[in-house]
Amino acid sequence: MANKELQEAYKDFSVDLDKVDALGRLLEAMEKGDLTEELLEKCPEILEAKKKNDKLKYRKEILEKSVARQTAENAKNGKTQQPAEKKKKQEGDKGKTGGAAPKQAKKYDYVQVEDYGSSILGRLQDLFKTAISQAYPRFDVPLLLAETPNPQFGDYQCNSAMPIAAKLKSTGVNKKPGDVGQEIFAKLPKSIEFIDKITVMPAGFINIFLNQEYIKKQISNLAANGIQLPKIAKRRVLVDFSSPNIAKEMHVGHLRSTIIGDSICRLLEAVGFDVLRINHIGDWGTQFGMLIAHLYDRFPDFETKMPDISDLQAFYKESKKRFDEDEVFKKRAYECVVKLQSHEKDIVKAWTTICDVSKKYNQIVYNQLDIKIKDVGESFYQDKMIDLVKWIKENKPGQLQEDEGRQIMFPSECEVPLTVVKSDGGFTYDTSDLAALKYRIFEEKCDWAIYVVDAGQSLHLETVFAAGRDFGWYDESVKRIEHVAFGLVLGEDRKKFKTRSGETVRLLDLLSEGVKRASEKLKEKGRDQVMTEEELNEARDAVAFGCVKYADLSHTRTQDYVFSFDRMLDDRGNTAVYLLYAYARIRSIVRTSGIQQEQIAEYIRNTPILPLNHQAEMKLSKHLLKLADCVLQVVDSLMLHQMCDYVYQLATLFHDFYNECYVIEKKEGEAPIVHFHRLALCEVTANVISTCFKILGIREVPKM
Ligand SMILES: NC(=[NH2+])NCCC[C@H](N)C(=O)O
Repeated sequence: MANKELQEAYKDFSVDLDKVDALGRLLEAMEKGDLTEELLEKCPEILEAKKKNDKLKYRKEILEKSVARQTAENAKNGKTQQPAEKKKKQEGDKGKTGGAAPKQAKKYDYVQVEDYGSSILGRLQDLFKTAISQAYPRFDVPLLLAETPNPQFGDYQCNSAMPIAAKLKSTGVNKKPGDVGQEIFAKLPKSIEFIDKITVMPAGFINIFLNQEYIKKQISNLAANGIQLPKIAKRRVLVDFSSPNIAKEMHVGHLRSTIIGDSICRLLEAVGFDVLRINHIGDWGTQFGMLIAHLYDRFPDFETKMPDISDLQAFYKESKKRFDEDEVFKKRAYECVVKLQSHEKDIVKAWTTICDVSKKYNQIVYNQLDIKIKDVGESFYQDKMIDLVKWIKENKPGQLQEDEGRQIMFPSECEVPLTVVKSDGGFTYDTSDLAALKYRIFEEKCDWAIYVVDAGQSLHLETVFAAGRDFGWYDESVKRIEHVAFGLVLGEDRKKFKTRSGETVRLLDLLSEGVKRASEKLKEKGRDQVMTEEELNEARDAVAFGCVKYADLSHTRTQDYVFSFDRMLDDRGNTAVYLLYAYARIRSIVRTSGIQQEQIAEYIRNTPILPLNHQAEMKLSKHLLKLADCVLQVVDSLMLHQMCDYVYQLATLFHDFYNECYVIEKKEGEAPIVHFHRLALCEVTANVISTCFKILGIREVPKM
């Protein structure tokens, strides 16, 4: 052999030898459990598998945490959770109250379902409630019905027999839970179209196995007719959210209120409610005196030229400083308040100018986050507060008490009073909220009012609601007036979210940072190589704003949450980025299949029962049908993380299905086989995700 050939052969041989060596070491390392980066690099398949495994582990962890959280919540309070009682938060001269709050009103069956849509759980609940009340008419026990953790025991499980047996025992009747279970079972209709079989365990568990043909039919129905959400008796709902204060920067607390409130509106609109989106902005109060006086000095030409105040926070601080240090200025500020209250034209113009500057800034944030909201701020209630005080004095004599010149009231069960009139005759935050409540009930005629406000104001709101009940304004069995509380936003140091220098973080800066990071993330993934500039910008914004919203919504609302861009942009976890990718991928499966939409539609029209026979298809299908359950649950609890968990789990189940089942099957030298029913399943999945995105306020993008 020529020398050169020999060298070549040796090279090949030595490469192989290297591989053998690496494999040997790899095997050894695997046995010991210590795989090094260098070894993994030599075996790309293993590296891939390891990456996949890491991702799955990560997802498993998130799902486990979420299950644990859900179980703990359910165990604590049945289905609903009361807002965490937080310490009082004093703010300015607004007199938000402190002390013990009245008992929270008990939630009642407010949501009347007219049509369950695809909800199986809802139907089961109805069936079992009826059966139990027929079998045990004297007992009012809560229905225990849940998904079964182990498929061996069916899909759902009714666990009411045990508490009923215990109740019977306390009345001297000894009956085994198993027998109670049989008696409930006997009262159920003999055949139920969506149930295959029901078994009663000796310990009393009633296991329900769903009929798979029914599920296939339902999925075909969703594919043919689109997603149908449950129908609930129409209500008029007012959602008070966002509600920043003029001249003080809108902060992360208001961001939470904005995101949660908007999503609640979207949800209630989706089930057909009549929703009033109200911004109860803090645009009234004595602080306007100093702001107006300062405006005259700093921007004397404000009447003809919109002042260029880029930093309202600084403007507020400047005027406050002058107010505290300069007696002459202070006097002028007071005069401005008096003139404002008597509607002097120039002063009103100054006030409007300040409000406009502030609203212009807020509007940028709202535009970025796709928020629609109507301003009905505190100033709207000026004359209504005067009327209110008159009304109380005439209709509820004795309710107002004199206290060092102030007029206060103690609603029933409240330890802390509301200040209705200040000693100088002015009104407070309490007064405007009382006037707003009255207006909302009698003028807006709403059936349900939802106040999306931080948990720190729980006491203030509960006291206002208690006053409304004392006044006979509303009956809790007919109207639902509630505080939907949320926790604080924390920085990664777990302290209150602030800039490094300890200032309030400006929302616009925060969102721009999100846009920058989202853009980097997409570049890092090489998306700029495959997308047009327009597509890339669209994806960037969807990621940036979607991730901020989703991070907020996916945390249990009542708890504090840590704001972290790194975490919210992690594409492996329960984040908007992950879901946006999943969504775009599903859409692209159909788009790149080479099959026309019309062909799929025709297939669906002709297939009333999709052949969803693979286990992964069935699992995915069952979860798809649970969208209706999820919506009903969230309408009741207003806990949006439940919907985030739902959609995240849907994306992972889709992932499993896609790994296990070919949608288009390609074999060497043969024409590809198109599994039409799987394409249909992809469509339904994408449509369900899209429905969830709409409710969560996440912009969907077809390409990522
Ligand atoms: N009706 C209400 N009190 N709504 C909430 C208003 C929130 C208030 N402007 C604040 O920033 O603290």
